[in-house]
Amino acid sequence: PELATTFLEQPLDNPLMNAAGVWCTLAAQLDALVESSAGAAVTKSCTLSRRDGNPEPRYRALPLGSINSMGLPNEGHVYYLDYAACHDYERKPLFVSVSGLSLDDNLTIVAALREAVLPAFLELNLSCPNVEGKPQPGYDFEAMDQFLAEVATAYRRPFGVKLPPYFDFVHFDNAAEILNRYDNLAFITCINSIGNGLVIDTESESTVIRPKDGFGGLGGDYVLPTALANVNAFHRRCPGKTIIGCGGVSTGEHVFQHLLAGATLVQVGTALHEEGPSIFDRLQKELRELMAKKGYTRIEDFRGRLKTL
Ligand SMILES: CC(C)(C)CCc1c(C(=O)O)[nH]c(=O)[nH]c1=O
Repeated sequence: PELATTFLEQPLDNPLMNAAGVWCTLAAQLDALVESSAGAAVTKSCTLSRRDGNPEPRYRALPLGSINSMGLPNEGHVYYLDYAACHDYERKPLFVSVSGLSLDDNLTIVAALREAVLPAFLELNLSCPNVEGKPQPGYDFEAMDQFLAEVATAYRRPFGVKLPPYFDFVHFDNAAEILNRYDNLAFITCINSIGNGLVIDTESESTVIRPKDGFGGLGGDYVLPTALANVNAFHRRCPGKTIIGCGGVSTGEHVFQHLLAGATLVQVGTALHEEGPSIFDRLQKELRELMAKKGYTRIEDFRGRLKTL
């Protein structure tokens, strides 16, 4: 079976890539992704200036996934623009994730990315911090609309957004209604980690990460059904947009399910953090085996064809 696919008219060897934040903060990590069999790569969400991020421990792997409160540690936007300027786009697409600390910072970074005139794809992280005392833009629809109006106008090129998970049909409807207003908003990545979970270590009777009293974003097995729901919800509501699935992927079967739910590309976070870039070989092998068993020769044979009862 063939895993080749296209994203915004670009050919990819396969639909797999890393999730922003995982194995992509430093050039050496990004190089390892470019060397790996991943079909594409995305950089760690960047801010205007370099950040150390939160005190450790700030990431913990668990039997069923992970919890993190990294605090946006990154090398600052220029580092990733430089990396994007040197990337070989013939080899595989590169996405640049942006998570400025304010709308103004986002506009400055987006303008710099536009000025660089690079074939990189912009993934705007809507879980980025916003005004104190207000929720992340992904959960504040007025702020989200304002961010997108200004970024879409400033960037003027095709871009995408990374969405937090939603759990209410009215939220799916309201978010999709906003996203559908922006013609150059070309793709939607669902989902970011499920926010502010709390993992407790029974033996020590303690939290397992230091920042935020142990509260942090959940990834891994914990989030697969929520990720699939968000992929399918926006696939149904935004027919003109391309969906990237992210969340809970650790096997070829999970990749198959994201594609069935309507994803065009599939990002891997927690499992990549634990297994390393060789995971992309395993996931492709498992996906091919599953497709062969089902008699599919190409991804378009089943992508987006989830049946309901
Ligand atoms: C949570 C924020 C720090 C506001 C954004 C960066 C981010 C982080 C992070 O850097 O802590 N972790 C995630 O799982 N998703 C994210 O989008």
